[in-house]
Amino acid sequence: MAPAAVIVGPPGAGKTTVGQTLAALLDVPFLDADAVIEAKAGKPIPEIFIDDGEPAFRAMEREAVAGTLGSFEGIFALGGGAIMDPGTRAALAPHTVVFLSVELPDAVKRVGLGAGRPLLSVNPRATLKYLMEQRRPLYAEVATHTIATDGREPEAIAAQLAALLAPAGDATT
Ligand SMILES: Nc1ncnc2c1ncn2[C@@H]1O[C@H](COP(=O)(O)OP(=O)(O)O)[C@@H](O)[C@H]1O
Ligand SMILES: O=C(O)C1=C[C@@H](OP(=O)(O)O)[C@@H](O)[C@H](O)C1
Ligand SMILES: [Mg+2]
Repeated sequence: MAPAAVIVGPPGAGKTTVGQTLAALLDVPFLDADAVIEAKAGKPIPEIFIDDGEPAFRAMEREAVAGTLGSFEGIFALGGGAIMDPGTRAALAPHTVVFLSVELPDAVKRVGLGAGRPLLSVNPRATLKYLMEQRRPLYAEVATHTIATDGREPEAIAAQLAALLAPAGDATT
């Protein structure tokens, strides 16, 4: 068993939004690593950061991703920082991994003041710029497909992805 696709990219790339739309188009389940972590911890991501700290969150994230990769068939969206973990990057190697890329101006607009994203709660623009520069090579390293999302609607991105993922010969003429 393996996910139909794993979606990676920085905060604001639209992983959660596009992933949900894509799953609906393909009529498969959708799972978000952040939701898996929240369900296990019994509290929202910001509270995990406050109560337990980022290292504890990253440990939960590593476990949630590893567990889900081996048992879930559907569209699986990761949190933006999941690919920082070398074990997670190695675990992604056999999978179809879509990097939703976004440049800083669109990412900043989409993330706003960082509500619900504890890493961006102070100075979201500068933090996002730093995180994106640091992580971009790692998204590219794990990706089997890269799709630019700037200036595009989530529905159009999901439709492009659905066509990309459809097995050859699936298209009706
Ligand atoms: N292609 C897009 N164009 C405009 N807004 C978008 C797009 N993708 C996502 N958004 C919006 O940006 C915000 C962040 O999207 P989200 O899916 O949570 O991103 P991620 O999971 O990658 O951090 C949401 O408010 C969402 O509605
Ligand atoms: O970039 C990050 O390190 C994080 C991104 C978030 O997910 P999104 O990328 O879906 O916002 C969430 O996992 C957490 O707040 C940490
Ligand atoms: Mg998300």
